[in-house]
Amino acid sequence: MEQQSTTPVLELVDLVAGYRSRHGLLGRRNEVRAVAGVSLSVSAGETVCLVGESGCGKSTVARAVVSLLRPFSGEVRFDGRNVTGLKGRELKNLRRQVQLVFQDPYASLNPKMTVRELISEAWRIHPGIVEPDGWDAEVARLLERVGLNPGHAERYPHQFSGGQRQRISIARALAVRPRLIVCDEAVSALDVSIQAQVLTLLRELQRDLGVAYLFITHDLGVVRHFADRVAVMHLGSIVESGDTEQIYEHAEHPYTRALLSAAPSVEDWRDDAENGEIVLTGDVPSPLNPPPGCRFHTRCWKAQDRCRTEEPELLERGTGHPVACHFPATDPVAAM
Ligand SMILES: Nc1ncnc2c1ncn2[C@@H]1O[C@H](COP(=O)(O)OP(=O)(O)OP(=O)(O)O)[C@@H](O)[C@H]1O
Repeated sequence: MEQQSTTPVLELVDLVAGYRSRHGLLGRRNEVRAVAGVSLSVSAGETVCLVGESGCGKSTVARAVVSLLRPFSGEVRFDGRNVTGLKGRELKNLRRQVQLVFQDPYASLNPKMTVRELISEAWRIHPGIVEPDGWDAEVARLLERVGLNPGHAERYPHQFSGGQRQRISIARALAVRPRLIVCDEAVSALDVSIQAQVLTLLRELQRDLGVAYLFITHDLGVVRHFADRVAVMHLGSIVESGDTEQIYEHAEHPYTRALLSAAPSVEDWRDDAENGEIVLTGDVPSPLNPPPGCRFHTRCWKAQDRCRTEEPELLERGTGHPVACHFPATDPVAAM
């Protein structure tokens, strides 16, 4: 019998990534470490959501995963193989297997191309997937698959609504039959009801095709019924990760609890939070000059001396899932 592979499709191993400037705009070291040592994995057919507020480094992770940005250190592994720094044909092969869907399809879809051209362009770049005489039929099939009228293949992006344009982006990503789709705030610009329709579509596609998703969002409310696992990111690091239920029902990190209490569709947390909604005060620190100790301590209502000096590791602390906090919610000291 054929052995099922347990190697994750995607693994990030202590990934450090960001931006360098030659002109000193990014501070003394001329670099900003937007991602400060992130490890996570996504298995075949799995949905892992990376959640955090704006500026925490989510898009930088996405760019490193699809090789648009070379990490400072650490590894991006695809099917167990380190793919950081691939070039030429190998990079092209990787790009076929890992697709990116952006927040704003209007910006990512060339407005001068018809839907047929937008989708079939992928087969021009990656020959051998669909022969040219089959392109029209395959475009029609893909449009139908994502819930669009196959008769609209000659239309331009501006002739579609926001939700429909996102469906075109998804069809285009699927055209190369990827193993992993990185969705970077892919539903954030859509109305709530349209968001739900696009998430349902992504789920159906996953069930039928076995594609894995790294789903990036600032909104924990969106992913509750969509994610298999959730990783919560704060200022370049993962501060808590676990199965979706563990995160939604037993959040341990104060930052996760604050995100949950602010998520409009996560009613339980607004009701349960000891003092009603948790409102974070203070500015989000800059990754150019992160605070010492726990990077969240400047905004944490539970911070103690240790938090100001000692950076907590992401560890399972009797909490059932890993959390990077010296005083997680189930800790007796924290509960006082
Ligand atoms: N090209 C760049 N040059 C310098 N700094 C950058 C660049 N792009 C992003 N940054 C900085 O890196 C940090 C992380 O940005 P990133 O876009 O990854 O965050 P994010 O969580 O995806 O936020 P958003 O959802 O707002 O895009 C931020 O402090 C940002 O200002």
